[in-house]
Amino acid sequence: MIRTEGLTKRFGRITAVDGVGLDVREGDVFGFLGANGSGKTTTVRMLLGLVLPTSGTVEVLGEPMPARRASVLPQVGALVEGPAAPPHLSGRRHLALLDAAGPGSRRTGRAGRVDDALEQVGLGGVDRRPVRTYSLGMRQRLGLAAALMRRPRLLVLDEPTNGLDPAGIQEIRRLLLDLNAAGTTVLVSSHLLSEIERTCTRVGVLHAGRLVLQDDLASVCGPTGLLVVDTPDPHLAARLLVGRVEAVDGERLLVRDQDAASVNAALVGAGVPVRSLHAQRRSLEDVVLDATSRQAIA
Ligand SMILES: Nc1ncnc2c1ncn2[C@@H]1O[C@H](COP(=O)(O)OP(=O)(O)OP(=O)(O)O)[C@@H](O)[C@H]1O
Repeated sequence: MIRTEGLTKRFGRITAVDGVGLDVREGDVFGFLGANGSGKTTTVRMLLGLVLPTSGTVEVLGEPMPARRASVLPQVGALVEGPAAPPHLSGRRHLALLDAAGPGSRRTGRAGRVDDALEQVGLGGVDRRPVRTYSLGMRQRLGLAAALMRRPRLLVLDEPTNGLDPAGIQEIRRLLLDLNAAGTTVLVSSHLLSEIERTCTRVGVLHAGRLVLQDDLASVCGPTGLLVVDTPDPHLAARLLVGRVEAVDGERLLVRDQDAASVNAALVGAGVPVRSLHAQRRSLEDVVLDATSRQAIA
């Protein structure tokens, strides 16, 4: 759905994006991670043809960008920092005007499209108020509603949870997962690791303009080969598992073994109560820290 090769953007002496090779596949919820200033927004703007690359190529929905902007953009819903909705208009009016201005615009069904989009982002009840009375979170949702108006095949969202409270973040997360389940591919940029970890199927990590990691979340956050055992009798457990215990932290043991069933049977058989036992997985935070301290990949 999105492919870039050697994508580079320089602003004078600053290299904001440096040789990036993104590969977002159909059906992905692709998390585009990076610290502030790492180049996420500049990359997203190049994907949408809003900024011209210094070098490299961009393909969106199989078409070269920005050359095929006119046919590609109507199939893409985008939320990037940029001109906000006019403050004196209501959210509903703003969306209706956007719908009317879009390519191939039809009056038929417009009110329904606007209603659906407002409802989807949880703005159904407040849409007649002028945008100047909206909170930052409501403006963010309105931007998202605008991105959803054309029922896009691909959603490109730059920091969509900025300014949202925890309940708002959860709503957006559910909405993205629902849209994805219904067939929409999503690229979402964020500096929030926990958000990406909960929502995404694949991740790309930018560090100082370079893509230092791009992989399936399930494979990068795979098992470490250790089991985490929670027991009220860690000392007896440690004696029984001698030679395999990596660490004891209070009532939790880290055990070098991959066979949870046999470890459980050994402990319970010797009279050690086991509260829980699971395979330890790498956290996305560990993965990102690791990747940013290594060489860039593409
Ligand atoms: N128009 C511009 N002119 C000059 N420098 C720019 C311009 N746009 C971005 N930059 C620089 O490029 C680098 C990457 O910025 P970018 O906004 O793409 O990062 P980001 O990862 O989206 O950060 P944030 O999360 O803070 O938006 C930064 O050093 C920024 O100062």
